[in-house]
Amino acid sequence: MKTRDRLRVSEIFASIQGESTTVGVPTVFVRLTGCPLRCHWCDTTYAFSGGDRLSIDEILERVAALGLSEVCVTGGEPLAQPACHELLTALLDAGHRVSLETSGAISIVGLDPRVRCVMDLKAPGSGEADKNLWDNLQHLRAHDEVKFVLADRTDYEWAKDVLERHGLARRATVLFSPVAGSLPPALLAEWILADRLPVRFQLQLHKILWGDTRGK
Ligand SMILES: C[S@@+](CC[C@H](N)C(=O)[O-])C[C@H]1O[C@@H](n2cnc3c(N)ncnc32)[C@H](O)[C@@H]1O
Ligand SMILES: Nc1nc2[nH]cc(C(=O)O)c2c(=O)[nH]1
Ligand code: SF4
Ligand SMILES: [Mg+2]
Repeated sequence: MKTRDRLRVSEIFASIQGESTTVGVPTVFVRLTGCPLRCHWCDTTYAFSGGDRLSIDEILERVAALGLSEVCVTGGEPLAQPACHELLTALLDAGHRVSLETSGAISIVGLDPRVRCVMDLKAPGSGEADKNLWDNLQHLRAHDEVKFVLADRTDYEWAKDVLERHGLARRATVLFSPVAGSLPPALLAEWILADRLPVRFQLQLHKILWGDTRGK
């Protein structure tokens, strides 16, 4: 696909997928610049600004050079750049399997149906819970995932309530993850077990492997 649209890109790199249901799979990450949110615990603040303006063809070339079929488009907040939709479709048309990491704050209406959307609903501890766009839940597809990144017990109780009120576990895969360095992972695991929650516990595998190293 030839296009005049350009996107601001922070980095493109190959790593082991550290989050979501494809955890462990060698994946190319396309990290788009910019985010309208400011989660207190965000581990990617360097992607709020800077980066290079690349055409979709240039992004496709850089992704192809890394030689992997799995691609994760993330950020920053990737959907903050409207041309992200065109990028996702171009990656899929090129034969890639594509996931999108997005906050729940921007509409997913119009998202290419082939994209696996990993939607991160923001709990109170992020400081950004008022940005959640609840209408997005109506547009989830069965292959999508909803993630809760939890800082403490208050966040956990909030996520449990959202899970029940919206019947989320019946509609998508639900992931519960601790905020790195804040909520002890084993504590979250015990809470999930005690409540018999139909969710998937996850840890950021890349941080276990490489700590906070950028581009991993
Ligand atoms: C950096 S964000 C980019 C995509 C999008 N803006 C979002 O928030 O989903 C990617 C993922 O990293 C998670 N994340 C960021 N900082 C984290 C931390 N300190 N501990 C655990 N997960 C974190 C986010 O919650 C999100 O699921
Ligand atoms: N290895 C690795 N896996 C990831 N999965 C989601 C990431 C993200 O920042 O969105 C991420 C990341 O930054 N690194
Ligand atoms: S929405 Fe994502 S990129 Fe933006 S501040 Fe929150 S975690 Fe960071
Ligand atoms: Mg990350």
